[in-house]
Amino acid sequence: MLPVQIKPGIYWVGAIDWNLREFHGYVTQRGSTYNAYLIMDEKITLIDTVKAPFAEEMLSRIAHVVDPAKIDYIISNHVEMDHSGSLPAMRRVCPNAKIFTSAPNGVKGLTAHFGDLGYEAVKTGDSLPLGRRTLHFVNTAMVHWPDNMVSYCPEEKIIFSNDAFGQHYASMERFADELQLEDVFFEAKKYYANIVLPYGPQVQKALAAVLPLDIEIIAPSHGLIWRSHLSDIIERYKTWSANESEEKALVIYDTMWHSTEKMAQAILEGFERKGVPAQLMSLQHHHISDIMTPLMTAKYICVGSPTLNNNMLPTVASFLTYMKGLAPKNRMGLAFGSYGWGGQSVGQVQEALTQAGFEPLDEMMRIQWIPTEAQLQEITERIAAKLP
Ligand SMILES: Cc1cc2nc3c(=O)[nH]c(=O)nc-3n(C[C@H](O)[C@H](O)[C@H](O)COP(=O)(O)O)c2cc1C
Repeated sequence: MLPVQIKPGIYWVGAIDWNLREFHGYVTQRGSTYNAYLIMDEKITLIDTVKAPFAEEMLSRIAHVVDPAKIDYIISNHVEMDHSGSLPAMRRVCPNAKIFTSAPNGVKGLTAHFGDLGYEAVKTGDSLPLGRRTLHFVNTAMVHWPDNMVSYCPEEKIIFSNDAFGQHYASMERFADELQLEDVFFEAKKYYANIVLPYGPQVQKALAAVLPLDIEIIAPSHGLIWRSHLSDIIERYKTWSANESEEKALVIYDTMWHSTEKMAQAILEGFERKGVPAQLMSLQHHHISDIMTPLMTAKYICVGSPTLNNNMLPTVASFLTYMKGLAPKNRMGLAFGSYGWGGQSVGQVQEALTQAGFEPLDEMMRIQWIPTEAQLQEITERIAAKLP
C-alpha cells in the first residue's frame, strides 16, 4: 500500500481494484484502478478520491507521505462515485479541508450524492494557488458527465485529466511505458468506445482547450499515467472523437440453429473477397462491450438475428440498444437473418440500424429456414459487389 512519486512532491495515492470485472455493463477483464493524487505544497492537496470501499487503501497510501488530517484542499474533478465515493470519508478525516468542484454541476452533483459537505465552485479560467504551484481548472462538461473538469498544474506540466485518457487496467506499474504499450492503447480504446464515444464534439472542444497547454504528464483517474507517447494517445483521441472509421467490417450475430450463422459466414466471405478486413463476432461468445472496441473504428456493421416469437433475439436487441446509446457515426449497416414464417427480426434489426443513422450497405437479407449453398453464394456475391 505504498504511494508512488510521479514527480518530486507529487504522489499517486489511489487504489487498485484487481477483481473488478464489471463496470456498469462494461466487462473489465483487467480490473481497474482509481487514481487519486497528492500534491505536497504549502496547501496540501488531494486530487480526486477513490471508490468508497477503497477509502482505507487510499488513506494508508497518503499516510506514508503525510497525516491525511493535514490535507488542506480536495479537488473533485468528477462527481461519479468511482472518484468521489471517498469524499465523505475524507470529510471525516479532515473536516476543515476545502473541497473544490465545478460550477454549477459539480456542486449540484456532489450535493445530490453526499449532501452538503461544503463545496467551493470553480470554473474555466479559475486558478488555485497551492504555494509553489498552482492549479488551473478547465471545464470539460459532458466528457462524460455534465460536471466534468480537468485540473492543470503549469509548474509541473501535469494535467489531471480524470476520465479522459484513462483505461481500466489494474497493475502495480503506474506508467503506461512500464507495460506493453499496445495493451494500454487497447484498453484506452475500449474505454473510449464504451464510455466517451457519444461525446465526440465535447471531446474535441476539450482537446482544443487543453492541447495548447504545455503538458509533460497526463495523469488520468483510471489506469496508467502517460509520461511518454503523449502524442500517440492524443492522436488516437482526435481520431476517435472525429468518428473516423477504417475500411473494416464486423459481422455481429446470434443464432439458435446456425442458419443465421451460415449467412454471417457468407457475408464475411464477401468482405474477404474484396480484401476488406472483417471479424465475425457471435453474441454468444463476445460481450457487447468487447464488440464496441473494434466497432468504434469499423466502417461496415452487419447485424444478424433469427426470428424468435416475432422478434429479434434478446441478445441482438441488447447489443443494438447499447450501440445506439454509444452513437457511432459515419457507418454503413446491413441487417440479415434466418426465419421460419413471419421473419420480423430482420426488419427490426434494419430499423434499429436506420435509427442509429447507418447508411444501408445493401437491402436486408432474409432467408427462410436453412440457407442453400446457392443462397449463401449469392449473399457473398452481393456483399462483394457493394464494396469499392
Ligand atoms: C422457439 C422458437 C420460436 C420461433 N419463433 C419464430 C417466429 O415467431 N417467427 C418466425 O419467422 N420464425 C420463428 N422461429 C423459427 C426460426 O426463426 C428459424 O428456425 C430460423 O431458421 C432459425 O435461425 P437460426 O438457425 O439462425 O437460429 C422460431 C424458432 C424457435 C426455436
